[in-house]
Amino acid sequence: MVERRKPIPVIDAVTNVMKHSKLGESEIISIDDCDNRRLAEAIVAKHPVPPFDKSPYDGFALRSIDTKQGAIDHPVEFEVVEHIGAGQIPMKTLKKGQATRIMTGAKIPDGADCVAMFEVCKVYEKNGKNYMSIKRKMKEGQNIVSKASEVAEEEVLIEAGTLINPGVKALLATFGYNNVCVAKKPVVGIIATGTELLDVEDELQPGKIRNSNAYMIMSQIKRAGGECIYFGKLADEFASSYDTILHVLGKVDILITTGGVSVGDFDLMPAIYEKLGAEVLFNKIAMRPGSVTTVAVRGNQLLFGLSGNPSACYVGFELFTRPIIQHYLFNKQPFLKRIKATLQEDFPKPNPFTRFVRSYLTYEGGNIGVKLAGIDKSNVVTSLAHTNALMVLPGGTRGYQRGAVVEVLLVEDMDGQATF
Ligand SMILES: Nc1nc2c(c(=O)[nH]1)N[C@H]1C(S)=C(S)[C@@H](COP(=O)(O)OP(=O)(O)OC[C@H]3O[C@@H](n4cnc5c(N)ncnc54)[C@H](O)[C@@H]3O)O[C@H]1N2
Ligand code: MOO
Ligand SMILES: [Mg+2]
Repeated sequence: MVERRKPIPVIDAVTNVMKHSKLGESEIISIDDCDNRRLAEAIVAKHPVPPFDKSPYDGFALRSIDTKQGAIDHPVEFEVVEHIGAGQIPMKTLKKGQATRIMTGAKIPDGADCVAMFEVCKVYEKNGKNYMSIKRKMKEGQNIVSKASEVAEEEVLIEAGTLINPGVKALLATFGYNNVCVAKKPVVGIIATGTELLDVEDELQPGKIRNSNAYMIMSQIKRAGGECIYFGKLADEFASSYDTILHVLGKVDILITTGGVSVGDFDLMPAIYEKLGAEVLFNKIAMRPGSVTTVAVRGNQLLFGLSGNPSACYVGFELFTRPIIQHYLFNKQPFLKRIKATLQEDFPKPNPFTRFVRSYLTYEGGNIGVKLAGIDKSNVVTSLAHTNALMVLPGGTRGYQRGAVVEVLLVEDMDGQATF
């Protein structure tokens, strides 16, 4: 008699896996190499921004009080006593009736409290000296970017766990982080199992298929922020598979296998887990696809036995492995972001189990819509290429009509959310 497995709810499976999640370590790398890594420590403002009062325009720095009499028919005159560009230090303190010719980004001279743009000033020479005049009143503080107006010293700007995007990188550079403390990537091993598998470069042979799962999963690992090591494919042969898996476990933080987790005669993973002494957390989930997704723990290592069916394999990774990697990388929001979208077509299938439909989002007319990415079958590979979301259709429902509002998980969003 074949083993009967009792399916557990998806949320229980996720909760159970996350009980075994752990934080990774940190490492210091050059700012040049930190794109798309996650910060292991917060970015703190090491100084105020801007660090000095500065001019936002090319113009003249002066004392606003001296423009009190300025009017359209009454220009007020200033002697231009200094000329500074960005990066230069003003040496003169402005006195009554004096101005400094100043460029964008330059430090405001002492005594000045406003900047008049070139466009509102007249410039001329008199007796070999430089002058300017202005036919308007200026206000104190006008056109001055004050020291610390953007950021105060010691302000915490970005939390640990944040993905380093171009803006974060600009902050790192602003505060002199030439070495950046980032989360170390977990090393995730990948093994594809199946006697039917060919390598990518192989010609197709009768009864065989090319191994697509390993390449797909390597890509998913990279998207999730992990480092992958591909250990090749294994024929469905117990002794050699066991030996390889045991050996590989010594080289990785997390191990993913694909295939061989169901109840078939050549599905060897259950027996391999047993011989490894790994505790199987679950091997049947009330979901489609990916119901046979199996997760086992051995010491401090998680072993993800993903289904051989490509769509099931994809979904199993996104729901269970990805949050483990994200948590390892200090992301406080390790789960896929869940939003609502309007179904753009009928989905008449009843759902005895919760269904994660490979979908893609549309953004038309200000509305978020969701369409099927292709054939909704566990053994399908083509729909995955169009997938940017997983539509979540709860178990016990009888199909959905176009126009229904449904929940979707965003697989290409990198912020995530705190709960599943
Ligand atoms: N009697 C039962 N049969 C099956 C059950 C069940 O409950 N009772 N569950 C079905 C479900 S659901 C799934 S999902 C699959 C899971 O199968 P396995 O995880 O054991 O995977 P395999 O048997 O090794 O392969 C399944 C399928 O996937 C293809 N495959 C495998 N590896 C790859 C790869 N690397 N790249 C591309 N395609 C791959 C393989 O050729 C098979 O067609 O079991 C059902 N059966
Ligand atoms: O559990 Mo399977 O992945 O639905 O076809
Ligand atoms: Mg099988």
